Amino acid sequence: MEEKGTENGTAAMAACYQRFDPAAYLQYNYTPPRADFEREDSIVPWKLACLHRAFSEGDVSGELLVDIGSGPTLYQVLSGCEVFNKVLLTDFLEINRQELRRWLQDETSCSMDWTPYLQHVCKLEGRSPSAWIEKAAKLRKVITDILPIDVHRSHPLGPDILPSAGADCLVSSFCLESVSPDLAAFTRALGHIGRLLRPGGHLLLIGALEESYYLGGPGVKIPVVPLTEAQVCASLKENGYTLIRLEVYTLPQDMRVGVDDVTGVFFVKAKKD
Ligand SMILES: Nc1ncnc2c1ncn2[C@@H]1O[C@@H](CSCCNC[C@@H]2Cc3ccc([N+](=O)[O-])cc3CN2)[C@@H](O)[C@H]1O
Repeated sequence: MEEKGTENGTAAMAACYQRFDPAAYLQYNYTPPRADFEREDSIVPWKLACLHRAFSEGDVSGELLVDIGSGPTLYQVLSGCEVFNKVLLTDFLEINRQELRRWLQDETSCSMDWTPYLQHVCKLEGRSPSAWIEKAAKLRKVITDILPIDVHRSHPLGPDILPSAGADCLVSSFCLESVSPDLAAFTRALGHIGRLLRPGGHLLLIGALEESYYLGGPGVKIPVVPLTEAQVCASLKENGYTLIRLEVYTLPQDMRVGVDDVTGVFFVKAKKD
């Protein structure tokens, strides 16, 4: 059960998200300069490299990968889809789940062309960029569902969704800090999602450092709990994770484009004790 104060805080966050605009959000964060595959120091290639390494270095395996708070994006599972034969995407908003469904059903009406992302990850995998077509087909094959989720509930997906042992791996990108009113709520949410993961399973967590707000659409200012590396590590430890690796990307000036006040991005690979 949430304490009353936190309940009000998370309800206020949920109200903010009613104005979230997936197309604008994708435009702000997943087009150049933040997603420039020609630039070594662009954020998205850095994130894709972290995910590729984490999924392909041999210690991550199993059947089921769950992406927590997918939003309207797919990049976070482009490497994982080669390791797991079942991938679940999740988000709080139907508008985001619809965006993901449109891509899965290969509808031309989706807001984003993921081809450059697919091609880039194929290159990381030592394949020809033209293998993106097979990768897209693989992704459409292994993504078996797109589910509602609320990380502030002790059972974020509700009852009887996952096998009793839990998922083999979780990935979550820019979600927990953006939906939590304070550090305590962030840490609790990390615990809630941890219950979806089997002991010995891996968590790949990407997030913002020292971010206090971001634009979820034109004029849609959404508060974020500012995190330091130390706070992220303490929250992981408090929730029974062993840190394997923490990498930090510091935004160059020209990546600070006015859609948020994020100064850095962290990538965590951790294992549930
Ligand atoms: N209670 C909930 N449980 C689960 N998910 C929930 C809940 N409430 C909302 N959601 C769901 O979570 C949301 C996930 S999108 C959150 C955006 N995070 C901040 C943004 C992202 C970003 C991206 C890229 C870069 N960069 O430097 O390249 C920086 C940044 C920093 N700003 C959204 O999908 C919502 O629908």
